[in-house]
Order: sequence, then structure tokens, then C-alpha cells
Amino acid sequence: MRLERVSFRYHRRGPWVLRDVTLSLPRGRVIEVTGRNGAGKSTFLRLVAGLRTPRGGAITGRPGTVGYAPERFPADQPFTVRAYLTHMAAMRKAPRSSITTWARRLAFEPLLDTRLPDLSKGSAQKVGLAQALLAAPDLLILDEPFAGLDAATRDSLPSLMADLAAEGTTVVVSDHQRCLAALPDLVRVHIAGTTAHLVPAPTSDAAADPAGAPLVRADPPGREGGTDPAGQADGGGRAGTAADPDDEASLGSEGGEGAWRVVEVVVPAGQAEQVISKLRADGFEVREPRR
Ligand SMILES: Nc1ncnc2c1ncn2[C@@H]1O[C@H](COP(=O)(O)OP(=O)(O)OP(=O)(O)O)[C@@H](O)[C@H]1O
Repeated sequence: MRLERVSFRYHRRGPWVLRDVTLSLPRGRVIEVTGRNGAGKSTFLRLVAGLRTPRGGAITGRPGTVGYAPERFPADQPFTVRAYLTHMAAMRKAPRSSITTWARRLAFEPLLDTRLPDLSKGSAQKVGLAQALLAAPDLLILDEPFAGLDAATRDSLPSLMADLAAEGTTVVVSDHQRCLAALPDLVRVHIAGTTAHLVPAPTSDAAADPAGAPLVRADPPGREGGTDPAGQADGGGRAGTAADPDDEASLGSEGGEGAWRVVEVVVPAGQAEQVISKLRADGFEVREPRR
């Protein structure tokens, strides 16, 4: 997959989050995305996942099957874990057996008949991970997957990712805690000041420079708009829940592949919250019309 001069901001006149980012994400590797709070890690992941479209530049070579787990799993949905994953498996044409496979592997099988809102944060994270894994994605994108996990699951996750990468999946992971640092062959993308560098992992031979000499470097003109709106994030990870309803350009139809379309969905009032939760869980942007 390649990002070619990719630029993105959430609002037409807002500050750039990423500017002219050019880099390639190698297939079949685990790619760790690092950067300070508000640097743009989640934004980068949403762009890579195709949940947001670049304002400028293009992303090419995205594999066909993409799994995405947001930073916070939207657990406010009135389903049991089993019903939710069954729905997700059907949507992604994944075999139902994949539900048990991942429930066992991520150690939440006893919770399959628990309602999503009743899950602990860590268990909800596991369900979020499982839904991303159901369809055996070629591109797996995980936003801070280690947060809230118990030690056993946290420890097993890096090797799970390495196994998937060995089978050809490109695994892109944002990780504050550097839980992946010990993985051999780790590729690292560091985001700072509207740019993203592809850097050698500290364990790699090429990493003689501890700061990580950039292999490819974007050319950042600096964040426009002056202020860094850190803290205005949409609550973490749900694609596009905080877009400005006036900002049609936030649909990102210009530049990049896979333009978005706006469709209106009319549902019985009593089911609206349920449908909204479902759509958001599936990674779609939901905007409610102004009253
Ligand atoms: N939906 C949104 N609408 C407007 N601005 C947003 C939105 N989501 C994120 N931002 C802004 O984009 C910038 C990058 O945010 P992002 O969430 O990508 O950073 P991050 O590196 O993932 O942060 P953290 O480490 O805190 O999770 C921040 O300035 C943030 O306020």
C-alpha cells in the first residue's frame, strides 16, 4: 500500500492533521504507528483503513479485505456478544466458526451470551478485536489494541499479530505503550508535526541512529491554522462521528480513491439509536440532521 502526498484535515478551514505524507506500508509486516497524544495516529489509521479519504494526495494498493478495530469499542449496542459477532460475520461473509475460534483465542468464550453494554472495558476491546479478525483481513488496523487488556491477552497479542503478518496480512497498529517493540521485523511509522516518517525499528540493523533515520520522509510545511486542537478528538476511534455537518468536503470526495456517498436512511424512531450504533460499529459515519 502506498500513501502519495496524502494530506488530511477534518474541516475545510481547520488545521492540517497530516500534510504531504508519502510512504509505503509493506505487505505482510506488523507496522507500529507512534506519536504523541493528538499527533494524528487515529487519523492516519482511519485514512489507511479507508474510513476517511485524503483531502489531497492518494492512497493506492489497499487490500480487498480490511479489518478495523477502533480505539474504543462502541459497546452501547443492545446485543449479546454472540448476536453481534454473528451479524458481523454474516456481513463480512466470514464463517460462523470464526466466532468461536476468536472467542477462544482471545479468551472471551464464556462471555458470548453477555450483552455488550455489560462487558468490562477489556472484554469489550476483545470483542472489537474479534470483529476485526473475523473475515481473515488482508489489512488489519488496530487503534490502541492493548488498552484495557488483561496481562495474558496483552502478552499474546504481539505474537498473534506476527503470525497474521507471516500469513501475509499487513497489520497496522497504533500503540502508545510500545508493546510491540520486541517484535522482530517491526516496521515503525512515527507521526509528528503533520508528517509521518517510516523509520527502522530500533531492533533492526539499520537503526544505528537511535532516533531512527527516516527511510522516507514527508515534507511538512507545518500545521496550518495555528492551533493544535488536541482534545477535540471524537472520543477515540469511531470513524467520523464528529464531522461538521456543514462541511461537505469532510466527505473527502476530492483526491484519493474510493469517494464516499451520502445516503439517507429512514428508520422507525424507536429503532434509530440501535441502527446508529450498528452503523458506527461497522465503521460508517453517521450524521443526524439538524432539528
Ligand atoms: N473527528 C474529528 N474532528 C475534528 N478533529 C479531530 C477529529 N478527530 C481527531 N481530530 C483532531 O485531529 C488531531 C489528531 O487526532 P488523532 O485522534 O488522530 O490523534 P492521536 O495521535 O490518535 O491521539 P491520541 O494518542 O490521543 O489517541 C487532533 O488535533 C484531534 O483533535
